[in-house]
Amino acid sequence: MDFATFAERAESMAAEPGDLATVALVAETLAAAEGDAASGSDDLPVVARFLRGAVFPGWDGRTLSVGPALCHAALARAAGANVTADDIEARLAETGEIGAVAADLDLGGQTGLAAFAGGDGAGTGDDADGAGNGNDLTVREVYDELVAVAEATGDGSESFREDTLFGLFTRASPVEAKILARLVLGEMRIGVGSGTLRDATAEAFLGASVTTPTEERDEDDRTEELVALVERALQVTNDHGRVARIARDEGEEGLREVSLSVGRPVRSMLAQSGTVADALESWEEAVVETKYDGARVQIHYEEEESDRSTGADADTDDLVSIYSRNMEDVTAALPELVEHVREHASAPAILDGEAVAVDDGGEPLPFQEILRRFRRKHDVDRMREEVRVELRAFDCLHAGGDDLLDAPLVERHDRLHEVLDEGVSELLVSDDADEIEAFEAEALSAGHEGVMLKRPESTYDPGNRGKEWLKRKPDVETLDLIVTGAEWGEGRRAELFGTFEVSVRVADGDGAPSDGDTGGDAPPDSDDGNDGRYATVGKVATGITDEELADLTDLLEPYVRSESGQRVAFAPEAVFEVGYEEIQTSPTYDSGYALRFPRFVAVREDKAPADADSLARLRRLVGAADAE
Ligand SMILES: Nc1ncnc2c1ncn2[C@@H]1O[C@H](COP(=O)(O)OP(=O)(O)OP(=O)(O)O)[C@@H](O)[C@H]1O
Repeated sequence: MDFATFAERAESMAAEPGDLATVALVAETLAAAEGDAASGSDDLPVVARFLRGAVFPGWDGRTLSVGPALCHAALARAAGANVTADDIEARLAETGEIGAVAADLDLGGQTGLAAFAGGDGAGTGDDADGAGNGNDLTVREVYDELVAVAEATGDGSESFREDTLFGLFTRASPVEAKILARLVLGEMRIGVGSGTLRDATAEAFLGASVTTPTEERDEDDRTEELVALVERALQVTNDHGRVARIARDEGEEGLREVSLSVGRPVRSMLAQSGTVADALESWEEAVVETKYDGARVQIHYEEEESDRSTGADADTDDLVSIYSRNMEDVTAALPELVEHVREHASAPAILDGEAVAVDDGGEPLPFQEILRRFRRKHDVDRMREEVRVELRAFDCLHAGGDDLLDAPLVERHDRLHEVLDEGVSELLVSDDADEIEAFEAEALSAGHEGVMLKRPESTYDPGNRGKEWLKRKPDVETLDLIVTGAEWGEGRRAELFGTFEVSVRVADGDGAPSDGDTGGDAPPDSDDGNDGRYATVGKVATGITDEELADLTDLLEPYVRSESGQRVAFAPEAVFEVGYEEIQTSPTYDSGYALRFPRFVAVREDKAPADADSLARLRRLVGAADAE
């Protein structure tokens, strides 16, 4: 598919207010993607991911490593000698949207430069992109170049990335530049959520009638079943591209056979807040577990080939990978968990659990301590001496060749015990509120965060924050919010950011419930792509020491997107946990709400913007407080 065709289609999706009409446009675009799996040049997976604003599947750890500064520099170069990166930033401050800025630049005037910008297609093909330069970009070429950008390492990789983007922008028409800039910065914003893509896949390749109103469908219509089948395959694979391809080439049967694969992370199942009474009323009896105050880890374990053939004991060659709840590979930061699993696991497995920091006596340390270890790339050995980390595994998604997502929780926990003989959570199954409360009191006095209550028969629902798992912790009101802006400090703090503007995520489906959003609090999408919509909810200036301010300034400076006077806007990257006393309605912020007495608690290094709290959640919290 020409990239121009893709970009124009994406534009029409962005302009389409109707959900069903958007599904129809997406379905047409998927069906129009050329190639097939056999020829080795299949556009469909790439088109599917690009529509979600993602270059790689959700499970794939690769990222583009392109921040706003680099993208602006490439755009400025492609726009010619009269435009600087500062000009781009100034325009961005006016329009607030990189796509609009890119579309307004005269990149088509760079015909001469295109010849040495690496364009394979120079002088060939139709001039369908309207850029007037005879250099038609294809979706595949854009993808290949972005893969090269993601994989560049070492000296010179920064300039390689900029040159490659420059080459692409130089060949782009206005609409292509708009979509490309958004894609590169992860801000697609064309209204195609995970649910839209799922529905369109079912419509395009399985004959589902999503875009036909329910009352007009045949009696034996199977749309819901087909959509659920695609949803399940998405949960298992975490890859919209692969699922679209299987749906097209292998149909329903192929989708049914999709299975987990050790080494490819799956989205974590999440919990809602709830009480013991909620749990017992709904399920009669509950599984109760300690809520460990650490960082979520998903561990993939595979015995080394030679062990399998010789029956030798697990040894240091066994493959262990550890992923964060954002599916980032954090294996190198947690060597003692790797050693633990090598020593104690007895069959290939995918385990879910918490990495906790403990003192010398094995007692839990505060959450902040694990953050000093998690995702760390340098000084791992030194830090290992300072902060000890242990595994508390609480679930098992795959064991010894069996996928367990559809098995009941208690059975999965039994399998967990079978594959791992140490470091497994203790379960209490009880229908007695007093017994559960005694368990909770003990967990709290041992320094844990609270308890988890789970439905004993619950299946594992990746990425879902459903009602099957409830978290119960003492009433500390905090929200995880995206840092979208700041103001420089004054006087002694003039070189540091002083006040931080924080925002909630406007989930796909906020205000558009048909887009896969059942409860208003849409699960994070099955891809890395984020529509980039955020709404401010307050400013945080208290709770931060001078030392922390310096660290926060270092952390956030790379994300500066534009500056105007004292004010700075950030690319949505960092997540703060923010404490508050109350949520009020307020015209001051985009969300329509403001936090009373907001205070900084911690940087949530383990969370991405897609994991931050959503506007729908804020509304629910306000609703719940009003109802009290
Ligand atoms: N026994 C347990 N079972 C499931 N999750 C547990 C358990 N112990 C600790 N956890 C942690 O609790 C989290 C569940 O709460 P939730 O799904 O709301 O995630 P969260 O947003 O990180 O919540 P929080 O900030 O309260 O930890 C899990 O992601 C996991 O990291």
